Amino acid sequence: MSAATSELVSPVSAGGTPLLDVRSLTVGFRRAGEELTAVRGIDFTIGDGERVALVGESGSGKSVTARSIMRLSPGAITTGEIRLAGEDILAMKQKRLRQIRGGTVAMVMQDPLSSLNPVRRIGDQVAEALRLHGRDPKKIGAEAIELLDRVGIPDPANRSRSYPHELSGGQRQRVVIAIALAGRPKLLIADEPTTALDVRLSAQILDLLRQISTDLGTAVLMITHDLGVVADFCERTLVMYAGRIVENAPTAALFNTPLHPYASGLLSSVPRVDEPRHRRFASMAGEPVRAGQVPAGCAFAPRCPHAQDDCRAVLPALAARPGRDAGHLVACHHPLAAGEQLWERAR
Ligand SMILES: Nc1ncnc2c1ncn2[C@@H]1O[C@H](COP(=O)(O)OP(=O)(O)OP(=O)(O)O)[C@@H](O)[C@H]1O
Repeated sequence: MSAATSELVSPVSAGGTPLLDVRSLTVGFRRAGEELTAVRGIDFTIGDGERVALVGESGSGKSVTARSIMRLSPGAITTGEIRLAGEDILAMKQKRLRQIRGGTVAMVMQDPLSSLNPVRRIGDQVAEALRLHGRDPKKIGAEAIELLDRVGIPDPANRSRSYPHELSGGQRQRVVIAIALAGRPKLLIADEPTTALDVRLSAQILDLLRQISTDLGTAVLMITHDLGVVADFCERTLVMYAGRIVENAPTAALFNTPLHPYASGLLSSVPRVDEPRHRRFASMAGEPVRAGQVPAGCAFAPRCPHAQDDCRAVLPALAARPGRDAGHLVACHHPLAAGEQLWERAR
């Protein structure tokens, strides 16, 4: 994506650059002597305070992308450019990287139990995070309680003495969010933060993240399989397929007029009977591409009802379309016309 394009698709900070600027990011792994490319040259930006969804089938490269922003993919061979608040993440020394992690950018994972230490009181874990971020040691105790209060832990002074197993799943996720906020991050990466929770708790955690994002101006990159979460929470959505971003659009535009056949298929999903508020992504005909076996041209072509010869030969670039919103980018030689229904809606 050109600099001009990236400025069109995301709000920029006062300095004129986006908070996060990812260019030509490619991430590979060596497995059994073979190189497997999980992320294949992606470009995107996130502006200050912007809430962005990253969606796509399992294995499409969402988590690898998110972890790369924190340089947390062990064994990964990463090329391209990741600039966060103007700093080059891939060239960064370990010391600075440790400051950035939890400082400029923090992560909230799906399973709060795996993020918390089971044998330490939650107040101590929040205090430890504050200490790591250089807060005044005399004020840390009070600040930890304030943070627990801010994320909605009731009676935080008493609750701070609890161990993780004494809290409900929703409260544990609130503690994880408190720890993530300790370094006052500009960007919060949330990897399926509500998947392990029931509908009511999931809605509460989403409300909390929205409140944080609004009050503190924190940008959020949210990985999710839940269409309700995307629609409710995210202003912009990035759709990934086989390691590439195939559509990058304001969420409302994506839901109303998806341009990529794959994105359109993803959106043809059903409300789940047991979880009416949740709409999971539908599965489409054909097999997802396996990393390492990506065909030439558009990786979706073998499953795509729109595919023509050029799709199988030439990789489509992610670009705006004439007559469309300049912030609605698609990587497709034959995007859908407005209102075109490609997939039967699942029942
Ligand atoms: N450490 C690793 N070593 C080797 N391959 C990896 C590693 N991490 C991820 N991969 C591979 O990279 C590809 C993308 O994985 P990733 O976890 O990003 O998918 P995802 O879109 O987040 O899927 P899900 O929705 O299931 O979490 C997969 O083929 C996965 O097996």
